[in-house]
Amino acid sequence: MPIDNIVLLLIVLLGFIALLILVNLNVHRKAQTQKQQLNSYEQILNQVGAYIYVKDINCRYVYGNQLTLDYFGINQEQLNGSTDNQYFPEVVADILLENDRKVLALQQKMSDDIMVDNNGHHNVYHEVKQPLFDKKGKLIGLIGVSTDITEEFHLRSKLEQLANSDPLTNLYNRRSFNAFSEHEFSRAMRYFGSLSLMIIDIDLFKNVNDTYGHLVGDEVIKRVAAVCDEHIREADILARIGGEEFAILLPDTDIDSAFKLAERLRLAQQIGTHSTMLNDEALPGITISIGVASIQLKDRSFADMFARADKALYSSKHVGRNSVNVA
Ligand SMILES: Nc1nc2c(ncn2[C@@H]2O[C@H](COP(=O)(O)OP(=O)(O)OP(=O)(O)O)[C@@H](O)[C@H]2O)c(=O)[nH]1
Repeated sequence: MPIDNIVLLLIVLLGFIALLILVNLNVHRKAQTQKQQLNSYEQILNQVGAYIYVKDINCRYVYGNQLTLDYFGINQEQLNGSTDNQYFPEVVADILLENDRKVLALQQKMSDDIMVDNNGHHNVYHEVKQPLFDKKGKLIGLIGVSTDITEEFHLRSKLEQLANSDPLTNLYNRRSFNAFSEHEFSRAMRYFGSLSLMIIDIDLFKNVNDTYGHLVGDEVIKRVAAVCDEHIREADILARIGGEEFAILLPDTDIDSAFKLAERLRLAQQIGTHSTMLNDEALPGITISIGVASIQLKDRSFADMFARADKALYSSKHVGRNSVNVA
């Protein structure tokens, strides 16, 4: 072979080798960049203040960010292939599994608040789960994000309680009484059940305030509430619906039984008790007037029943107070 050809062949060969090295270098660099990117994604996921995890289509863990791993007290390898049964009490694990299955079956995002009692700790978590697909659109599992909402949950419950109760007596307020009443009214109408209502008003309460002052007046209101509370059943709903006005909703109670209870309450309120709030000073005696009504087939809403009880209360006041009337 002429020398020129050999040189040419060598040059081509060297060029080819250089090209190979270049391609290889590029592939390596690309892989490195991808790895670096993945690492930084993982770092980001580890810094998010939420539990982030991925499960396969059999609801087994395949990934958990650092917070998840710390919560379970394991490492990534130990997490792989495990299920919630290993980390949560059975009741909680069952709920989590049910939610996983829903997400996979419906291929839809869902969220839920989960209460977890673990080793004496009561926590509430808000979890959002959504199906995970590969590039071809095939379902491969799910991704979940859980956040600890224990504080918000307690705050929300407290606010709800405040919105629904009367601060002086701790009884239900008018708003929640109405909600309960509408519900019980519909139930009684649907099942032809009995339902009664009494409205209670303290007699000449203005005199109590004017004579003894508002503080004593408040104590009297609290005592009336306590006496009522002592006489009712668990299913009955007692509320303070106005300044010196109370209401009791009596499910499954006919008008005769309601009247008898009202009479017992009227007599009980006459017996003076002592308030610990006022260093055992005797509170002034009071009397109450009561209007009683029961559900009737012609009633269109709870308001009709309430109007009858109110009318009966008016009659009780009209006949000289300290009495019970039915309408
Ligand atoms: N201490 C106190 N008084 C209240 C409260 N809410 C309303 N009242 C008072 O309750 C009194 C109600 O008076 P009235 O509506 O005239 O009725 P009454 O004096 O009870 O007379 P009758 O209902 O006709 O027997 C008013 O003086 C109100 O200021 C409260 O939360 N605390």
